[in-house]
Amino acid sequence: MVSQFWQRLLQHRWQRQLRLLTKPYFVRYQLDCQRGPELSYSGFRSISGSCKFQQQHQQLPFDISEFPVENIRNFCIIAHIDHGKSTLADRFLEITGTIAKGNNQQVLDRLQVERERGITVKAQTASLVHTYKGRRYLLNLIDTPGHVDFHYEVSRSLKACNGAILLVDANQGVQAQTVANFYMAFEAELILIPVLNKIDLKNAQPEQVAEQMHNVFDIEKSEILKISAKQGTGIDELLSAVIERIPSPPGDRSKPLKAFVFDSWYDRYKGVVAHLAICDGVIKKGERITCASSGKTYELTEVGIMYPTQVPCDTLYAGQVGYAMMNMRNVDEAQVGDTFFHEKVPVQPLPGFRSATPMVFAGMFPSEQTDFLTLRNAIEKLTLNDRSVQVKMDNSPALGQGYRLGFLGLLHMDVFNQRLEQEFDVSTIMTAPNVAYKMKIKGEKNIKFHGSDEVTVLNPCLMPDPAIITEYYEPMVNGTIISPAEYLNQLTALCHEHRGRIKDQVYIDNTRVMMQAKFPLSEILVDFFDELKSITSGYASFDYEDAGYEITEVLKLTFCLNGREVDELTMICHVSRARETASRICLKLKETIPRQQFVISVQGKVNQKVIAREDIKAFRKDVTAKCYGGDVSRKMKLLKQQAEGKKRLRRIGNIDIPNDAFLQILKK
Ligand SMILES: Nc1nc2c(ncn2[C@@H]2O[C@H](COP(=O)(O)OP(=O)(O)OP(=O)(O)O)[C@@H](O)[C@H]2O)c(=O)[nH]1
Repeated sequence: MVSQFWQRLLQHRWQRQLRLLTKPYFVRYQLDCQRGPELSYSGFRSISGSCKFQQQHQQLPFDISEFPVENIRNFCIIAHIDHGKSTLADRFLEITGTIAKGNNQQVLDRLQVERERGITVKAQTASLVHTYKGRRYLLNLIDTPGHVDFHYEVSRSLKACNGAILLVDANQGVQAQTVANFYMAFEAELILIPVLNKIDLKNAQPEQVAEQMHNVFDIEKSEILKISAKQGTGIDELLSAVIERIPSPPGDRSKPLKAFVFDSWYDRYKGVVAHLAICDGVIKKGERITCASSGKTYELTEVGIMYPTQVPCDTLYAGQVGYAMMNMRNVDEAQVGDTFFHEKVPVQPLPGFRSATPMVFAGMFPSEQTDFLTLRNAIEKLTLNDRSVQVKMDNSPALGQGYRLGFLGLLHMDVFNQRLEQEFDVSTIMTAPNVAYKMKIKGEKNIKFHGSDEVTVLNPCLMPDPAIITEYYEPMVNGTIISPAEYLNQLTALCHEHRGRIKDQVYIDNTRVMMQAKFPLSEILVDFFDELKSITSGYASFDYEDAGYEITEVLKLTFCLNGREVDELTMICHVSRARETASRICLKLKETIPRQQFVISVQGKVNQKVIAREDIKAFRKDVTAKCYGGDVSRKMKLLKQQAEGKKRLRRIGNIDIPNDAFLQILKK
């Protein structure tokens, strides 16, 4: 039976979550590694060590052909951020003997950025073998990210699964991302196994949270399993439920090969590696396969499964999930969502993935123009692993040749930038992020010049002259907030402050309320989540989804340093916010730009009219001053460090600005 509340939720299709920009970056990890064989997942330098807990299987300890489709289960773990997905994946790997017991790392969080930030940003697959009632089963598990900015990874992962474990923290209860993930899985028609995690916690309230799950998702309380992923309680029962409740994938070994590419990445030594779900047939090393999208044919140089790192196995059978390499060097040829078939045995390709809708756009330029080709190369390879990034060429008189990239959120943008630096050694300058405005223009000549009477402005510097604009439109989102009810008044005020319109609010149990409101995307992009956490003592969660465009009034705000316009800082903002934003950013620039040997005037302008101003006083910085009379080698070292630091500065006229200043100044 579908409750009324549930139907209402379905109507709005509130999916997607928000933001935890500030999850502590302190998750330290000690790789305690001896450099061993390359961890074969990818060519990323950042994970090329082999950790002591990571059992490196050179070959599979079982025969992959022994698993017919009836003995295969493909499932993923979905949950709100931090509810314990990666910890649960670790326990699965341990209990099935895939990795040695006693690691306290999150094995499937393979990227350096994930380990440093303690969050999953990339869905990862691992295969495990479990014996249940005397039969051996091959379980293919996908650990997914929890943060809203990486929801595209979740939606893609669901396509390769027949079921999902919906994990809820027994202490925190149902959160906005739980709701979003539930509907994503529901739309994908997956069988859900509801699970309460962290029951070992002193403050866990499994009964109350089970009640919430019943109220919000209409889930029978008797179906909910209770576990502690950390302590390993209830994991065996959960594995049994996976086998009992999740159906085996459809598939027939005797049919022609049909393999679905659900992920891919670039290995610097082996070229493109594709993650495949074998829908029908059998795929073998040495065979020739054709990609449905390009029609190109390749010879398979290696196939295998993730156990939990790449282990070759020569053959993959219908229903199984694994990887394939085929000497594909051109990253453009590796399409996620593609179908592979045997050469000259074409099959009907599977529908691919819906492309992601970018929410924020920013310019990305190499720190040194001579590095443009390196940046291009790095972006091509990284976007192979992250298909949610939209890439367009861009050109700026000040910054030279670069790209305008579209991201799913600010954390996504930050992580992408960090991955470029860590995995490809590229140093970049990012412009201030902005949303995509639409503008209606008038005049035949102008319409002809822009190619349409509606212009989408991704780069604020390229906004048409206001004199020819008749209407402005801004992107909107439908937001969902779940919070303790005692903060309702503060929540209402916060929504209004951010130009939000509250559409609905319902109680999900005696103490928690779910509020739904429509916001301009630009209003929730930067500080909204921090403010929300702060007014609710950290108890609220937020999720949002695209809600089209609405008419608005905006203007172009520019910033000048000693009279020179700084392209990176040009932004479009709502008329009502112009003065406040200009003053705030001028002040932030004053705090962020290091004092230099001359006075710097910082001005915020609209239509060349100054609306805010700050001055940065002169300051003479002599890094070697503290070495006065000291050892010359120490002096040289400091000067070298200073020179290194300067590489991270953007020079405007004769003023140096730290590269990360453009993002920092946007935060309140
Ligand atoms: N007490 C307790 N802590 C747990 C349990 N499961 C996970 N944790 C802790 O919860 C925190 C988050 O766990 P993760 O496994 O990283 O959560 P996640 O859902 O994978 O996080 P994201 O991938 O970033 O969304 C970690 O500090 C874990 O140690 C549990 O059963 N009990």
